[in-house]
Amino acid sequence: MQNINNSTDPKLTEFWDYFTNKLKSQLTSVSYSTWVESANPLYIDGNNIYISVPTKLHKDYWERNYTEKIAIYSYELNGIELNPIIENDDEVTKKEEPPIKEETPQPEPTQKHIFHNSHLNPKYTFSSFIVGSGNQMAHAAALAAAEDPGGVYNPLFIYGGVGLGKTHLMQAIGHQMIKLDPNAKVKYVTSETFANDFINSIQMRTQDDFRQEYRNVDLLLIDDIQFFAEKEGTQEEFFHTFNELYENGKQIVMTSDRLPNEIPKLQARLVSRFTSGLSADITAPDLETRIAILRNKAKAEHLEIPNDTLSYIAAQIDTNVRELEGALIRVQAYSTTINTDITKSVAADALKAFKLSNDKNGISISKIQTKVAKYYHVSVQDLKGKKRVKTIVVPRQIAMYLSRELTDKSLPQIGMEFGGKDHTTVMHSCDKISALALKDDDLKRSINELKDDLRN
Ligand SMILES: Nc1ncnc2c1ncn2[C@@H]1O[C@H](COP(=O)(O)OP(=O)(O)OP(=O)(O)O)[C@@H](O)[C@H]1O
Repeated sequence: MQNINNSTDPKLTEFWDYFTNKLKSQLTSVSYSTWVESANPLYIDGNNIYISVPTKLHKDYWERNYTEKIAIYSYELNGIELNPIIENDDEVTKKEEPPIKEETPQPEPTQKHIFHNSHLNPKYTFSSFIVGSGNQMAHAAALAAAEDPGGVYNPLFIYGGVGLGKTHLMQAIGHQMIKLDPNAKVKYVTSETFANDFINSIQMRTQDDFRQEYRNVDLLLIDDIQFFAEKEGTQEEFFHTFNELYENGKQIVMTSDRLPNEIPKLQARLVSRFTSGLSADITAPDLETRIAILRNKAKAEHLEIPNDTLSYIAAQIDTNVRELEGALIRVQAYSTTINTDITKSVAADALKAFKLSNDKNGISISKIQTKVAKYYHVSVQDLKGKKRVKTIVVPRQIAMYLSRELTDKSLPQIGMEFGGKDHTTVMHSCDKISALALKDDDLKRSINELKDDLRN
């Protein structure tokens, strides 16, 4: 989707059409839509052309890759070399919502035989990834890394909450790289697989093979690197893998549910290496993005679902994309069972049960946080924060304990809702409160009062 260029300056329109047509013939469609269609020519003043782009990363990319092209093509068109002034939207005026791009699905690359080595999911490509405000920068960074592996965005560190598309985006880099260079060696593993492979190699005395396998690639994708926490030996080995790849100009991409410096017991030298390239976060999608994701998914599954129904489902599920997809599957299954088309009321019926099972007893973590904060006269922000004073620590631990008791959320999910805390912190809090409640009657009474209040 092209940003609307409101300009009435014919010189600007003429140049922009000429320039974008030139680029269209040189770029892949994903690159074109990410870098060019998201840009908006503002005006020409003297020899300067002002262009706005959505994020700082786009600005950086434009300055590095398109400045010269603008000069060349403007000279080619009318003998004047234009000089681009690139501004990202935040600098221009207060930002409109960034455009949501629904990309036309492209045929998958034909070099499928290469995928079995890289373990990439064929569905996780750039063309099936919907770009919205929460992931625009991470998407642009991922594409830039695929186009110029080992370049300025090395290593690339993508972080964010559960089910928001980190794995999808990371694997899209692999697909894109193979598409651009069918001989590229791409390796995708979770950090747990890396750790297991390493341990096995010690046991089987095949460390040379292990090193050969991990250090002889053009792109190494390591998913969920937070699981390196506290694994000393694996961290040591990864440090050497990382260095060798990095020094040879090979691209490294990692994902995590948090920033490197928040991963417990991650060696300082790894933290500094992981942050030496670019870190980009992904946040939960807004309503428009959720609708676009559902629309894309419905299309891929050949489902006929009216727009108002898609909007309804998207409005109901605002946690993460995995749950959103789960909701769509549920609605689809329900409509098949009762043998009717998918309508808003069918979706409402199907999701009622889903939401109930999702929010056991209709109690959500945010409801627990609100009640506990009120009960102990602290703020919800404090419960999610890091302050270590006793008046906040105890209510925080109680809120985590109640989240574990009264919802179906996993320890990592609860940790996320408490400002991205580690699952071991949640576990410790739950253990501590259960033990204390056994001997402290006041605490026991408070917990029961809170439980009653939450259930009513
Ligand atoms: N922007 C998006 N466009 C299309 N599909 C998406 C998008 N974001 C996420 N998805 C889909 O949502 C599902 C979950 O995404 P993914 O597994 O990449 O999340 P994640 O952030 O890696 O989760 P986790 O933290 O659990 O590892 C996948 O099916 C993925 O294709």
